[in-house]
Amino acid sequence: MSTDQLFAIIVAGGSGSRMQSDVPKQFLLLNGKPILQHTLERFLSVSPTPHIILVLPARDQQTWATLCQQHNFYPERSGASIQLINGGVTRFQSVRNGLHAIHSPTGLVAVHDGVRPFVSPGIIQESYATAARTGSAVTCVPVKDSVRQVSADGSSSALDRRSLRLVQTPQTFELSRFRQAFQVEEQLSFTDCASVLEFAGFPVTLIDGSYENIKITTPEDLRGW
Ligand SMILES: Nc1ccn([C@@H]2O[C@H](COP(=O)(O)OP(=O)(O)OP(=O)(O)O)[C@@H](O)[C@H]2O)c(=O)n1
Ligand SMILES: C[C@](O)(CO)[C@H](O)COP(=O)(O)O
Repeated sequence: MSTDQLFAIIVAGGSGSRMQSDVPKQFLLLNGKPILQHTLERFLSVSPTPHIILVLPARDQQTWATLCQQHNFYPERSGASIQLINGGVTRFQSVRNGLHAIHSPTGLVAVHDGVRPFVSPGIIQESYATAARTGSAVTCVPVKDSVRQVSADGSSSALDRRSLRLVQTPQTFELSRFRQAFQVEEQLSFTDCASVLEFAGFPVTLIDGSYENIKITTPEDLRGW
């Protein structure tokens, strides 16, 4: 697929409440660089490189511009296409804002959390390749721990972890079905794009992610780096 048909929506519109940091977590430094820069560099290293739609709250865009200056991060100067779009109140709305910036009728769109900086270029490439073949590619890993389901009364029962997967991003879809799915009213059950596509009746293909592809969510996710 040609590069003008490949899109990536990088969502970084959250407030990072679980990180309990004054600085939005996508801007925290990891090995001397903002987490969001690491994430973008992973997507920029893929060939063909997708058009990137970067979703950031309006209030954070000046901070991001300053960080790019401080870290001499100017990928557009080497020909990359990164379009900045305002975030929404929820992740669903941030994704939808990003989608509105894509005008091509056909193509593939990968959605990735700005706070998953360890995604490998191989996974990104595999997600585009699988979505080109099947219409969707949702990255996930098998559950390693034992899992129990807890009831309202406090009792619990074991679940069969062989039937469970932990879902990651990127989640990549054929553009026209993605557009159709995102026309629905937002549901409380939407925690990712796969749940939106499934709600609209589209099948979801799973691909192998990696245990390194963590989402930086709480302070301990950053310890040790
Ligand atoms: N309104 C929102 C909420 C979340 N996100 C993005 O979705 C990804 C996954 O969300 P999460 O880890 O939950 O981020 P936050 O919403 O920032 O964190 P928290 O839930 O702890 O407040 C993040 O890259 C986040 O920036 C977004 O673009 N717009
Ligand atoms: C999309 C996601 O990262 C897949 O694991 C996750 O569902 C985001 O959830 P959050 O509640 O926004 O952390």
